[in-house]
Amino acid sequence: MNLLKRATFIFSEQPLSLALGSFPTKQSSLTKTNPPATSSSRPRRSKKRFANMSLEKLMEKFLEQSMEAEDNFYRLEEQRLQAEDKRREEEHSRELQMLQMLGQIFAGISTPSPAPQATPQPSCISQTNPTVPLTHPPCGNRNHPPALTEFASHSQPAGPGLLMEEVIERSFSLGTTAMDSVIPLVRKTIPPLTSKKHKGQDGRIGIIGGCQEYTGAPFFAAISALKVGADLSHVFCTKDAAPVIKSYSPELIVHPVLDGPNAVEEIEKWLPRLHSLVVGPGLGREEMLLKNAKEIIERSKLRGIPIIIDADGLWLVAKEPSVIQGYQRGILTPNFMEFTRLYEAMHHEPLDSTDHKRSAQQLSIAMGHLTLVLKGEEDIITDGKNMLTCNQEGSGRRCGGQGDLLSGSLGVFAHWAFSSPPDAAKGMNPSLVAAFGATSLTRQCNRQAFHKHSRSTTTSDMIQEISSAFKKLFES
Ligand SMILES: NC(=O)C1=CN([C@@H]2O[C@H](COP(=O)(O)OP(=O)(O)OC[C@H]3O[C@@H](n4cnc5c(N)ncnc54)[C@H](OP(=O)(O)O)[C@@H]3O)[C@@H](O)[C@H]2O)[C@@H](O)CC1
Ligand SMILES: Nc1ncnc2c1ncn2[C@@H]1O[C@H](COP(=O)(O)OP(=O)(O)OP(=O)(O)O)[C@@H](O)[C@H]1O
Repeated sequence: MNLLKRATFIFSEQPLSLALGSFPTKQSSLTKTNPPATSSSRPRRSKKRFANMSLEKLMEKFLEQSMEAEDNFYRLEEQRLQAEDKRREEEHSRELQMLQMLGQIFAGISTPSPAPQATPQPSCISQTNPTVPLTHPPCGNRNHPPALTEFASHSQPAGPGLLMEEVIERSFSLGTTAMDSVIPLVRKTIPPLTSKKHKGQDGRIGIIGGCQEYTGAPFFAAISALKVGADLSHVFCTKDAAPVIKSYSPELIVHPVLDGPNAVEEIEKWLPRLHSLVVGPGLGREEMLLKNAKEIIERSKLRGIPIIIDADGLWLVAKEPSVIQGYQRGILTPNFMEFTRLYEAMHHEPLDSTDHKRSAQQLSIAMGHLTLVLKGEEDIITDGKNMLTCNQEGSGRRCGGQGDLLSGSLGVFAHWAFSSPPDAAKGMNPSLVAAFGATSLTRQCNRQAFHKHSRSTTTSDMIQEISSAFKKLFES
């Protein structure tokens, strides 16, 4: 009761408005709306009334009242945490603004020094052509994503009055600028760990994938998301894949719905709670599963959810590019095989594999400036206007599942980047920042795991390294 009084007092000091839409809520506390009983409103219980009551009834009454008090307490706590969350977000945004101002002051008085060895050396080739402005989609508040029109852009071959060839030539002629290290930008998007947050606030990620043949891929993606720092990781898979995935880990929330009769509706129910979606790991290529995945993508776009498309999800995109074309919160993560398939589907001609950067940029532009991560010896990340390459040292070990680690991690980094204040990424497309975070982390995990296990390294070994690799890259 003391706690209840305290919570009531805090609440009365700060009147709050409720916005529970995307928060995980204790259903019982929200459906009951009875106000806490106060001394003036509570009916007086006479001794006679108690005397006439059976012990059972008394217990029932007592339980009812204590449940009410508990519900009220949770409701008030929920409101207090939301207010706290908002206050911290504002504080974080102010701090970032100050840091940025300081950065500008220092940039004016000092020359850049090379990035330290421990961090990856990104080659950041930025667009300087004034006719194609550096733009990125607006960053939404994590609870109130902007409307669809704010993300959708139509595929443009290049800037106004400019040949695509010219854009490519000019942007590549700038060469490598290590001073534009992207790691500090990634760091700025990582939410601070505080005791004031509740479960779910740092990320609720959904994976669409997992079928009879492939249960490892969705598991790798989902567990990597958790290890990177998401609070909850959901897997939406087929009925027969679910018990297998559940048996790998009790930490995952597994929904056996992807091949059910109401798959889309079942998954759509969860969309308001998800911060990002990874479509494709272990999805398979069965017509019905691809159709359901397509519909889920369409509905997620309407909500402005960042969508990472990998593996068999890219098979779907190669067949129907319009499913994601122009969606500025979409990120594609092809390996070279998947890239070739996509490129040839879009350009109707064989890929010229002599210049990967150029081809990646062409594909991104054709896809409506979607962010593309072409994985390989060096990872090429481009939105058609800017290009980063991640050369973080990995190893020669190419076991299956590394791409799943990458896409699961990217789900989290994308959520963080898009929900950060706009100045955190210093004007860079949040998708690029997120992709650089995920590729450098994956490669660092590969390197560390290889150091311990050499030829025996597996993706599970790499997942074990996420914690220390993350610390090394982003928290040291
Ligand atoms: N444990 C699990 O459950 C795992 C499940 N997984 C799941 O498997 C599903 C299918 O995915 P996928 O990548 O095997 O399919 P697909 O695109 O047909 O490629 C097949 C062919 O492409 C080639 N090839 C591949 N990479 C290349 C490259 N970089 N450069 C050049 N060529 C390359 C290669 O050809 P080969 O060398 O054999 O001639 C290969 O045979 C998908 O759902 C995925 O998530 C995986 O995540 C792994 C862990
Ligand atoms: N030749 C390479 N040298 C160094 N790193 C590489 C090389 N090829 C791929 N990688 C890294 O491995 C990770 C996964 O890329 P990969 O091409 O194996 O994906 P994938 O085929 O989609 O994986 P999956 O087996 O999960 O389907 C990426 O982070 C990429 O940077």
